[in-house]
Amino acid sequence: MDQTKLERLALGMARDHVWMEGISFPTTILGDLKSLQDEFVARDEDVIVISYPKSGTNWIKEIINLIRTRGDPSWVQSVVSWERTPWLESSFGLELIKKQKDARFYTSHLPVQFFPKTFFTSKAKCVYIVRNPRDILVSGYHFWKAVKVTKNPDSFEGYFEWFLQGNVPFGSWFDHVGGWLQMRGKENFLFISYEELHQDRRASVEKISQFLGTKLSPEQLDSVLKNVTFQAMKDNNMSNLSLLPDTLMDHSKACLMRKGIVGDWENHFTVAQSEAFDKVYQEKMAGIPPASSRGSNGLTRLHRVHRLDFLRLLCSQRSKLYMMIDI
Ligand SMILES: Nc1ncnc2c1ncn2[C@@H]1O[C@H](COP(=O)(O)OS(=O)(=O)O)[C@@H](OP(=O)(O)O)[C@H]1O
Repeated sequence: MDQTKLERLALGMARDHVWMEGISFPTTILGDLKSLQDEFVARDEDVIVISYPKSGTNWIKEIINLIRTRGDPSWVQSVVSWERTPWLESSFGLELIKKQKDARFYTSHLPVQFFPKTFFTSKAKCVYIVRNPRDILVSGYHFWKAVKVTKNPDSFEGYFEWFLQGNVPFGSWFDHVGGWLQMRGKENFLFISYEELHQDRRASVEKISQFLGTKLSPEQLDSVLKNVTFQAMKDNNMSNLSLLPDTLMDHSKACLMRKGIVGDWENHFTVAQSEAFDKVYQEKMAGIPPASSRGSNGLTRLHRVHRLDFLRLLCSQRSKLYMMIDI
């Protein structure tokens, strides 16, 4: 990447975050999200990965890139991830999206209320990845410490409180997920969890390729799977963010490909934190209606096929309590 691009990526470094409508954003966010909402034209053939930060966004992006190249790894090994799948909410990314010709592929962490209006009337395909918010909290704590375009947490205890208050980049996890879950049942939306991806990578990749309408041969599927393991992505400088300029990220403090496991929160939360988290989780998630309340017409064929796919978001090992949200 040339120097000018790097400098543009690092724009906004003087401040540590930006507030818009009560939500904290990194300073790389577009100054004018209102214009994005009103003017960006989503196309039916667009594919977009949407997520709350630290949910496994880069994993899904890598999978989709490889599905699109039918398992040929040369694309993901030669072009950096933020150019292959640009960010909708940065001026740098938006320029790249506008230059993409057919079958555009981009990504976003934006909460639903900031999204371009045309997106909701288009047939653009959206994959939304969710993850146990406890693991997101831990992942975010380690990541945001090193990122130079957001406020940095001083301590885990402090960050824990910020997270529960929604005082973290891109706002409250509960609001983000609650907002996007309203799209459940739409044929052009696929909800997938980090945990199910972890548990059965092959089935998850098949599910995503079926959703995108791409039939992979067994050899192509094997190649996708081989190139999206934690280790393969960690070793790929085009995917692991190690090429982000030092002005954006302190590479000595953290990296994107940190542990890649399910349940690391148990190594970080105290019993009191775990209980406090469960309480807030139950209060906030109680407001989200179950998918079935939308009536039978709301269930698409895809959703019926995957009726047994649930978000196992609350997995308290101590109480053995599993709270599920039907997606
Ligand atoms: N291939 C693969 N396998 C398993 N886990 C993976 C993989 N790719 C990314 N990850 C993990 O995803 C976490 C980063 O999430 P995001 O990609 O959403 O981060 S970001 O918000 O876009 O910066 C981060 O989680 P933690 O390790 O818990 O920090 C990554 O390790």
